[in-house]
Amino acid sequence: MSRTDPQHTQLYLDGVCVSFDGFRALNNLSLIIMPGEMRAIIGPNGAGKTTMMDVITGKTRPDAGAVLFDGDTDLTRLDEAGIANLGIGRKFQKPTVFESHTVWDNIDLALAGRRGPFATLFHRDGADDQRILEILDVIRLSGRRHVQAGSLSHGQKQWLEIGMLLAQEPKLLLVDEPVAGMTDAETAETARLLRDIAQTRSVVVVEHDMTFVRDLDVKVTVLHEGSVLSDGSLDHVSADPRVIEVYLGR
Ligand SMILES: Nc1ncnc2c1ncn2[C@@H]1O[C@H](COP(=O)(O)OP(=O)(O)OP(=O)(O)O)[C@@H](O)[C@H]1O
Repeated sequence: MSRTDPQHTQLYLDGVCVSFDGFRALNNLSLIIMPGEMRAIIGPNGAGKTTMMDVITGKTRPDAGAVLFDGDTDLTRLDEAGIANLGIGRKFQKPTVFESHTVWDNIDLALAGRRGPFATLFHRDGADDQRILEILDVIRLSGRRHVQAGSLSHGQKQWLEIGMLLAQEPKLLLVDEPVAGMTDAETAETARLLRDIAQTRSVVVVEHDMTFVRDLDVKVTVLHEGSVLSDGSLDHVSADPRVIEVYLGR
């Protein structure tokens, strides 16, 4: 029986196990994200962070455990496309934007992807332009809308790709190490940007950069050996001797 009622949760993982050739990458992992919550996930290399994202997005099937979205949708029964369509967006570490298209067109193409090819041909209205403007504002690229994506800085490309995911209107956004390779200023701005986004949807951020995690100012979950070692505020987990031993103190 489950320890917590999944009703009203955005994402509900309970007792999730994943093994690769007998090695337990996830070991009885339980985690709950509420609607509109942002959570930071930290932990040493090999802790299972990527595997957790793979389970949520349907790339990896768990051997055991519950993975529920919106309280009652069983994600373990859906494929990756079905899960994306439910409203789960995933930002991988490396930015993938259409470099030879403008910033504006990148967002426009992502919106078109949401509508499907038929709608793209026969439907175009001011609401799309309005949504693109809103997204550009959120991702701090309003002033760069007419430049080619290829000429953006690394950090701006990351923001653009986040904007392309926002065009899909995800209820849950999974973001993998967004600030790796960013300047300090871009890193600080990314924390503000994600906080803005989390006002209207749930966000799960995997990150190693502790300055950035502090700026996010959200609950932190520490993974270790495939399960939750500690969670709470960054100050709380930073003072946890087990966290210091396996991660922060090294
Ligand atoms: N497809 C796979 N086959 C075999 N082992 C795997 C596979 N995927 C992951 N693992 C192993 O599972 C463990 C968890 O890996 P995972 O990538 O989830 O960790 P992580 O917390 O994301 O680490 P990092 O911070 O380095 O990205 C690691 O020991 C990894 O080697």
